[in-house]
Order: sequence, then C-alpha cells, then structure tokens
Amino acid sequence: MLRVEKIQKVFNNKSFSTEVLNDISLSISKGCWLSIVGPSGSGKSTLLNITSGLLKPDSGKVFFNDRNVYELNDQERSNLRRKHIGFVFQDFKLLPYYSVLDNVILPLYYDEEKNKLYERAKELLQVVGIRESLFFRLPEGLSGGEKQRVAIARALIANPEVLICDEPTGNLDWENRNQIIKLFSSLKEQGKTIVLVTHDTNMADCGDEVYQLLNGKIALIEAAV
Ligand SMILES: Nc1ncnc2c1ncn2[C@@H]1O[C@H](COP(=O)(O)OP(=O)(O)OP(=O)(O)O)[C@@H](O)[C@H]1O
Repeated sequence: MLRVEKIQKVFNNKSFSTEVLNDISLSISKGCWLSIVGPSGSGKSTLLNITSGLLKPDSGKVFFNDRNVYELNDQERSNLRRKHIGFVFQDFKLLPYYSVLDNVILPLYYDEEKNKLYERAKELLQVVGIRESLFFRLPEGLSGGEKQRVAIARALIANPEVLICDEPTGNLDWENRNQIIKLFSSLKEQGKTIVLVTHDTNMADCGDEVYQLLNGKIALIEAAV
C-alpha cells in the first residue's frame, strides 16, 4: 500500500550539508503497524514527512497504492494527504485561532456538511479521551497531552487508510499513552495501516515490524512472528 524506494535526502545549509537519508527503501502492507525508532536527529521525522507527501526527497520515489506521490500535482497530493493519510505532527500543528472541534474537522472543512463533521469529531474526541468541556477551547488552553490527542483525532477525521504519527505519545502520561496504544491496536484490527516514530520502545514493540534508522540507513530489528 505504501512503498518508499531508494530515498535520499540531504539538507544543505550555507556552511554545511547534512546527509539524513541514504538509499532508504521500505514496503508497508495494508493493515500493518510499522514502528520506526532511532536516536534524535537520525532522520525519523524527515522520513515520515517524505513518506506522507509533505517533503520531496532529493531522489527516490514514494508510492501510495501504486500512485507515485511526487508525480501528482500539488492539488492531487494535497487531496491524497487530506483524505487518505492521517498525519500526527510531533509539534501537533493545531491552528491557534480555531477551537478544538474546528481543528479536528479542518482536513474536511470544505468537503462535507459541518454538522455531520462535528458529530464525527465529537465521537473521535471521546475515543481519544478529550472531555466535552474542552471542545470549544482554543489550543492555547490545552495541556501538551490534550493537544496531542486532539491532533490524533484530527488525523482520523477523514477515516484515512493510513495513519502516520511522529511521536504520538511523547506528551502523554502512562494512562493516556496506554489508551492511545489500545486505540492504535484497534485501528489496526479495523485494517488501517499505521506508521509511527517513537522513542517508547514498548510502544514500538506493539507494531508488526520495528525498524531502526541510524546513520542514514534503515534496518529491520524486530518482526512479529
Ligand atoms: N529543514 C531542515 N534544514 C536543515 N537541516 C534539517 C532540516 N530538517 C531537519 N534537519 C536536520 O536533519 C536531521 C534529521 O532531522 P529529523 O527531525 O528528521 O530527526 P529525528 O530523528 O526526527 O529527530 P528527533 O528524534 O529529535 O525528533 C537533523 O540533523 C536535523 O537537524
């Protein structure tokens, strides 16, 4: 369902260049949960951004259901991301002047009837453990963990086939982290494909496959039998 082939990425600054990804290939089957671990700065976020169509690699290809993501035009790629790929950013990227509910419906804001979207958003917020009294609050009034869970609800609003998450439990306490792991497990059971980066090795182990990114290379370090 998702395939990255021979990805290279170098960041060039005025005084130096950083080779982050060197000939990375990965194939992710439908319904698979793939975890990526690696030290800080090893390129995990860069790889997720490239995989989800947010950042063009220097070379290499990304396929989503056999469509070459970087051969789509901007509008097509934006539609693919909004409707088929849910993305949870490490820094959440909630819009500051929109309420929790409006942030959650954002990916489909102009596509669907608002009341229906709000109903779905409320259900999702309940699933991720956000209480009703927070629904009309602006993000500045939320804790880090609450923002993270709102970002997860937003990533799910379009019922995407793939959920790509950058440190989805980084700001959560033990109880909420366990709740998110349970949610991801049940999403996987429903057939969703999950790709996540985490420093939480126990969470990584809940996946079918665990890859480690190190020195620009990726290696499979654990696979469910
Ligand atoms: N836009 C950019 N311009 C220049 N260098 C960048 C850019 N984005 C990332 N980098 C560099 O690329 C490397 C990989 O960054 P990336 O954020 O992908 O790592 P990471 O493994 O996700 O790190 P962390 O676990 O700390 O979030 C780092 O050295 C970072 O400084």
